[in-house]
Amino acid sequence: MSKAVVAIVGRPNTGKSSLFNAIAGEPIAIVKDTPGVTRDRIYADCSWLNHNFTLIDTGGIEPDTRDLLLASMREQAEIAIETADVIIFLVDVRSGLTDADYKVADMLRRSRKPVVLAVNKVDSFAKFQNDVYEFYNLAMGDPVPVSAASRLGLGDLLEVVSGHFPEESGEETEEDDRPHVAVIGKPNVGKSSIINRLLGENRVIVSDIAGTTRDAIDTVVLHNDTEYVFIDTAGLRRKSKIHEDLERYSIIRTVTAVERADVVIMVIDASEGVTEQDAKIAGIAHERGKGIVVAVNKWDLIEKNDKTMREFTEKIKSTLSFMPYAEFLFISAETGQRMHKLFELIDMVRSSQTLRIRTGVLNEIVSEATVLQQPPSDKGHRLKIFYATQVAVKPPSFVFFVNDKELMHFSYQRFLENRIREAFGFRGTMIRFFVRERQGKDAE
Ligand SMILES: Nc1nc2c(ncn2[C@@H]2O[C@H](COP(=O)(O)OP(=O)(O)OP(=O)(O)O)[C@@H](O)[C@H]2O)c(=O)[nH]1
Ligand SMILES: Nc1nc2c(ncn2[C@@H]2O[C@H](COP(=O)(O)OP(=O)(O)OP(=O)(O)O)[C@@H](O)[C@H]2O)c(=O)[nH]1
Repeated sequence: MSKAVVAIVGRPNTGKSSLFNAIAGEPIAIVKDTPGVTRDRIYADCSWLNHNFTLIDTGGIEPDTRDLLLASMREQAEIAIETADVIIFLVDVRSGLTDADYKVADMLRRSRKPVVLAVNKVDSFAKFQNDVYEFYNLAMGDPVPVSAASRLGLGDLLEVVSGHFPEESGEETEEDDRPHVAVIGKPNVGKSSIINRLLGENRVIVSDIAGTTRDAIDTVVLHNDTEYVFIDTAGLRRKSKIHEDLERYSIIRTVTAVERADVVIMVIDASEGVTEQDAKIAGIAHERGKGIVVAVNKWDLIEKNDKTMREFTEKIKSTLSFMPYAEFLFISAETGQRMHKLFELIDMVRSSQTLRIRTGVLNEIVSEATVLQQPPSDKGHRLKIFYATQVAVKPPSFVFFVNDKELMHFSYQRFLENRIREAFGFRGTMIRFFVRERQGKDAE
């Protein structure tokens, strides 16, 4: 089951960013060297008690006219309805109920998504209690008083919010084990063309999961008797006048599509080359530990010789240096070149993601590796690896029990990773390493 997505919606200045930061805590670099998306704080991976969820902030612009305010509220509400499992509708006790709040409430009500009404800036409950009651008029259920600034009421809010998470309320009992593939990339790189081409060559099935808006953008394709669910992020060019707004929406759409995917197809436009913006988008999939295929599209537009493909690959690998494991495919959605190979790669990357290595076999490889290249040492004190074991899939994750964590240098870890990849493949997926210290005797 993918993680729940929670969106914060509300008028400007109600404290959405403040609430977002209060819930998400300090920004943490989840994976080193991933380009800047997390720092934009449009979304954050959060946990509260035993719940994990992705929090998104749909706001961020300060419209100067009333018309623009409503237009922007509508877009915020739409994006939240489209992508979130639970919506936090934030209002401001100090400004009281406004006309715009009623309008937003109407939009959200029509979506039939669970909405939790939070009343912010209740820095003192005694002082503002009566003012909170006013928000019952919105007919959005019990208002939950919070203070983002003083971090009050957050636990109560999250308790109500997590009560609506799909897997826990038992609404979504059937586990969907079909391969879910998100097609992501900058505008105009050919995402829709790729999906359309795949549709043209394979039987199409209308999505049979009814009910939620999110599934409406899924396309189910039957290939070799397997149903693949393609999650489309195309068509992001909404009619908004504000540029940052678009960027924000496209990131939110990408994050939520990637969240639901097993394998991500990261599309790059060969005729434009690879850019920092591509790296930023690819970083979203990398951070989430998804299987990744880089599809270099519009290959028909490139004049080629026998070196072109290698040169392209090197250039892309250096821009996307944080994900050296990604698989590559050079395609043309226009001519159909190598499009059939996409399914092979999706299958391969998906099985890498779920591959489990038995502890015995793993440790044979690890001890062979330590013979091949001695572990690092410091002042006569040498790294000793007692044993390694795989603790998770999606992405495959390993724990190494060692005598001294400090001695597990990055370069040695990279060496071990390469040996593991040589032995077992794991193509198209990151592998995670956790290093734990343990006394020699306990580990025997
Ligand atoms: N007193 C009080 N002020 C708060 C609280 N939370 C936020 N504020 C203030 O409200 C103002 C707006 O907060 P933001 O978090 O920027 O609001 P926003 O909804 O993200 O605003 P936009 O980005 O314009 O959509 C800031 O001056 C905050 O300091 C609170 O709990 N109590
Ligand atoms: N020559 C060539 N053109 C292509 C190829 N794939 C897509 N295009 C063209 O590129 C343009 C953009 O394609 P789309 O499929 O709409 O791109 P998209 O990524 O879905 O775009 P957004 O909806 O903006 O996110 C269209 O004019 C396509 O005809 C290709 O392989 N070769």
